[in-house]
Amino acid sequence: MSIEQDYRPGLEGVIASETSLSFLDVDAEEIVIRGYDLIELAEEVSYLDVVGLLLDGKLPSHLERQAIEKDLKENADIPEAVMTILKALPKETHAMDALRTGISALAGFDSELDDRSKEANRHKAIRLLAKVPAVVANSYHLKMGRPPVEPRKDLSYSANFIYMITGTEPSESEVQAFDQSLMVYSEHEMPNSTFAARVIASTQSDIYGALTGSVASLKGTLHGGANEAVMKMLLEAGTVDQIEPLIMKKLQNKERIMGFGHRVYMKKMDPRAQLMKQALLKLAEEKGRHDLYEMCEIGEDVMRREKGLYPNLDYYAAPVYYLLNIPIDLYTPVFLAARTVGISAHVIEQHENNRLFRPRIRYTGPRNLHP
Ligand SMILES: CC(=O)SCCNC(=O)CCNC(=O)[C@H](O)C(C)(C)COP(=O)(O)OP(=O)(O)OC[C@H]1O[C@@H](n2cnc3c(N)ncnc32)[C@H](O)[C@@H]1OP(=O)(O)O
Ligand SMILES: O=C([O-])CC(=O)C(=O)O
Repeated sequence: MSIEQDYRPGLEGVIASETSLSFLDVDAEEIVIRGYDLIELAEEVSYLDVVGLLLDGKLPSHLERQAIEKDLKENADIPEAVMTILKALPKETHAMDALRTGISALAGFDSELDDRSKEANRHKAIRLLAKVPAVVANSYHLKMGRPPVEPRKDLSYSANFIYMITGTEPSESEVQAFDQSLMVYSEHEMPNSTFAARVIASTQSDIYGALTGSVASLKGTLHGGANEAVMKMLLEAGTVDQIEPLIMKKLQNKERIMGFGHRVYMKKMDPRAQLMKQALLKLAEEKGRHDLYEMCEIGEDVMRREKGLYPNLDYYAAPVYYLLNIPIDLYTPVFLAARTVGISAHVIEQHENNRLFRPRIRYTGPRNLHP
């Protein structure tokens, strides 16, 4: 087949790589993570188990899980020089740009940076997973003119992450909802950000650079940035009776409604959105905010009726984060923090079985011009 015939805009439906990490089985409505159903994992285990599964190929035993937790706690501190860089950023800096800068700056502090062996890459992945929550939280505190928050080593990974963001120790049910959100965000086959990381890693570039590229990709509203846009829309509507008119107005103006549609699921509901919807219901009831849940359900019904479109994960993760008191600017950075493990696992896989990504392009410009 000629390269002309091969052209698929946006690489839609193109198989770009092989992986043993994950697969979206749309017909079976299952997100397969190393053989397990992601939704079942999110109901039965915790984020650190999924970290072990993605990095080591199997669910960790109790002792292995403890070792992962210990490793993460021991590596959670951020070098003072990186804090100084974050402090120097203008107050207007987007939280994803601050995160991108922080991850990039951490590279120079990693003595194994240029070692692409599986073992060294795993060490780096753990160091990144340990430090990214602190970069997310503290780049925000510094931007708001507040002192940074030290990680609390007596708390679990997820409890500490919320604590570092909000400054308050979360309740058990808050930790459970957040931990579930990290699991459902952890890995999702070949989205734009993972593809970006694999493309970068395929030049034999390092995991920090690959993750930095992913941050830039995930910032966009067609991808991770959508969760923040969803919450802004819900707040703009404000009350249960205003969500339908707002969505109808946006649709009449030919605007996209954030949190709906998906390149792979297309006209099916993202299985992760269903799980976050349940988490939202539980939290909303606990916090006396059933109106927020109702608003989301009405939005879902309107979009199904008007466009035949269903929610993706971002639609229900956004109000969950709102009820956890996470500032809206940090929803996409939290997504990236959760996805750090999935992206790292892809970089490890890419380095283990590498083929340089170098596609061709269809040229539409002129020929035979002369100066
Ligand atoms: C966790 C995640 O990152 S999930 C993605 C998060 N992003 C969003 O929620 C942003 C809103 N959604 C979208 O923009 C899209 O659905 C995407 C980018 C996610 C997928 O887009 P694509 O696969 O490129 O679908 P495409 O843009 O071709 O849309 C197909 C049709 O559905 C419409 N459509 C798709 N999504 C939406 C939406 N959210 N609101 C309104 N219409 C939409 C398009 O206008 C198009 O209609 P048309 O055929 O009449 O022109
Ligand atoms: O798969 C995608 O294209 C986007 C997505 O849902 C994710 O990254 O979680």
